[in-house]
Amino acid sequence: MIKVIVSGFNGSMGQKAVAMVNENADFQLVGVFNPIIDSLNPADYDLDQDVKVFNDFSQINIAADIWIDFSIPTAVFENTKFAISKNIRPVIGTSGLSEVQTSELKSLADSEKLGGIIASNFGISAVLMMKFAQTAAKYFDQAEIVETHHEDKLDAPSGTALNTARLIHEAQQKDELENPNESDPLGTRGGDYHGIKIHAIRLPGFIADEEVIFGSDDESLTIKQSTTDRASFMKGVELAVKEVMKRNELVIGLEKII
Ligand SMILES: NC(=O)C1=CN([C@@H]2O[C@H](COP(=O)(O)OP(=O)(O)OC[C@H]3O[C@@H](n4cnc5c(N)ncnc54)[C@H](OP(=O)(O)O)[C@@H]3O)[C@@H](O)[C@H]2O)C=CC1
Ligand SMILES: O=C(O)C1=N[C@H](C(=O)O)C[C@H](O)C1
Repeated sequence: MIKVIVSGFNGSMGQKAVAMVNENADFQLVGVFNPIIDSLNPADYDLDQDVKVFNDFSQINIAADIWIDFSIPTAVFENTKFAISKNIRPVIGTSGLSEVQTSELKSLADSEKLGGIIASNFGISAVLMMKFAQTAAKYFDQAEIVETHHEDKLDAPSGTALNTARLIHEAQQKDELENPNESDPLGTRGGDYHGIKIHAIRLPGFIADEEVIFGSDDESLTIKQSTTDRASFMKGVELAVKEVMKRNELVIGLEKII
């Protein structure tokens, strides 16, 4: 039985993770973490009576194999460091980690030979979109990314958009050219990652969509994925939990294991 702690358990994704763990015969939910909550009715959150509710790292003294984290960008680094320090394998979905923080976490886990994963997106459509974009990037001069999320999202650009831009840049091995004569007093051309423009839209009515648009002389290519239910992310989380139990290093990106 794989023993799991879910961090951020009362959030939109945390509740999906709790349900996924409860429904999987190979997993056991042993604890949940949120530093803000100190008293709750377990039934409101789909928690069995024997699941421990933690609101401080110092209380976490139980044996656990996996730390699933869907919390907030400002907390994920410390949460992941804590899990690694307790030899609990991190499965991290929370966005907002910088490249420096990600490498520090990788070094910490790898030096302990501890399996784990940090994935900007656990959805199969998004992972395939990133893979296809990386392939297309070799054949096109310019790319722009449009990501659309629900209005409660705390960070922009999304972790997925940033990761897509990073993969495109890696494939192209150069900064994309910008028009030096362009004028943009309202900042409508979007954010910039090595010349790849990223446009972030926040609107009710959406969960998470991303579109990568490539252009070259006389042709263009659009790759688009849409998320219609957060349950779709759980296929990737379930797969990742099983996989990191067999690994002894921290994997960056679900694309490395599917
Ligand atoms: N990798 C992937 O596939 C996906 C990643 N995400 C990412 O997951 C994260 C969570 O998203 P979502 O569920 O929509 O957000 P929510 O705001 O719904 O949930 C975040 C939860 O984290 C809790 N929280 C606050 N501080 C801490 C802390 N220090 N430690 C643990 N939990 C804490 C919040 O509690 P309270 O409400 O009490 O403040 C809240 O319940 C985001 O970064 C999002 O980008 C989302 C979807 C897919
Ligand atoms: O906040 C979200 O909802 C999502 N966050 C992740 C990200 O920042 O890319 C993954 C997905 O886009 C949903």
